[in-house]
Amino acid sequence: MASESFVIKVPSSSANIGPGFDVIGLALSVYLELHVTIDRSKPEPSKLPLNCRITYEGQGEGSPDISLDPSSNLITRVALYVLRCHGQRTFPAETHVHIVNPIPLGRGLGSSGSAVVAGVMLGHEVGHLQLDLDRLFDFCLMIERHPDNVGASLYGGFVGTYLRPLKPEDVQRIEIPLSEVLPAPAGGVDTGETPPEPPYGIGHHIKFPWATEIKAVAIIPDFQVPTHLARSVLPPHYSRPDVTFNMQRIALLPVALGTSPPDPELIHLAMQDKVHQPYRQTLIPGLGEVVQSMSPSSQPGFLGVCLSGAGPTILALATGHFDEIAERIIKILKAANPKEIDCQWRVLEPADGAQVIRR
Ligand SMILES: Nc1ncnc2c1ncn2[C@@H]1O[C@H](COP(=O)(O)OP(=O)(O)OP(=O)(O)O)[C@@H](O)[C@H]1O
Ligand SMILES: N[C@@H](CCO)C(=O)O
Repeated sequence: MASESFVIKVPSSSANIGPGFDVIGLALSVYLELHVTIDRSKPEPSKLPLNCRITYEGQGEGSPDISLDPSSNLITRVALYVLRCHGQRTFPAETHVHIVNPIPLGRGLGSSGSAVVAGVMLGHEVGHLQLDLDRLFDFCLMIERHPDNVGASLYGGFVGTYLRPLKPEDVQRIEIPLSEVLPAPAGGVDTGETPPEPPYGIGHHIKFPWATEIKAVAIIPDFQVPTHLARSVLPPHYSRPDVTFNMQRIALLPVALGTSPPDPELIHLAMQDKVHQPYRQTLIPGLGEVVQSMSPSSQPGFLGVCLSGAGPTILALATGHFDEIAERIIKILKAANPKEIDCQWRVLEPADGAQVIRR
């Protein structure tokens, strides 16, 4: 086949959905796309570094976060990791990856998870690797080590994810620093070593039903909260009452969000959290006030509200009155923020999982 072209389409995601920290994920209808063309007719060796050329449009365009160097860009580094685990050091022939990314970075809409899933699928497709989705999930988890965002973006829908108990040697493998998993960034030397393959069957998922009346209103502030920072403010240990509080609610959450017609009071209660949101309020001023002040009895259409992933995006679930809900939350966030902030908002739907569309 002289040349190939295909599109990899990966949904964004909102993780946790309140009490489901590192467990629950919801794929959402904003999509990262990779438009890939592979020209196998070009003479060897290619003049392109790693045989790959990146072009990019969308969120973060031109920022240091989004490198056009294939040895530095997160998506192509992940693809090279997958290829090198299968004996292929570079992209197989002149490959052009045009990235179209409407997912805001560092906002809690799973941009990094979508990028990791896209990179794993890119490596899989260009390397003709014939792996199943569950094996691709293992590769995703070697990079993004909490399963909720990547599980939702890979499989789609409203999912519960979990890691199986790993053997000690496998725990060691999954904790290998990213610098030893991903290829050396720009200027680094390709040591020729095969990177550590993921253990088999690290992560698992289960899809939950979703009541179609429920829409997701994402209120997206114009500042970033890096996930690693939002995880660093969490305590190492929790009290039994707080653990029980979250366990009671996470047990209700899938049923509450899958039951039609939705029960507003049940959903509002099921979305409460004591494991991550209380500690992240320092990073997202106004989060506490939003959670405390919004309720089904005080707002028509409103069901429940939570921090989307590690934030700062706020996710409100509702059956209507979306503009009123968004405006109320934006007003609270603006009043609570010492700095002048702006917020966009969008009504999103649950999305199907990652897919490859061959042209
Ligand atoms: N399309 C992309 N291409 C390359 N790098 C990306 C892309 N999307 C995200 N990233 C990398 O991921 C970082 C954002 O990841 P981070 O986990 O902090 O936030 P998030 O994934 O957007 O939100 P959350 O994890 O809370 O849902 C960006 O700063 C960038 O380094
Ligand atoms: N469960 C992760 C999701 C990050 O998007 C966290 O809250 O840190």
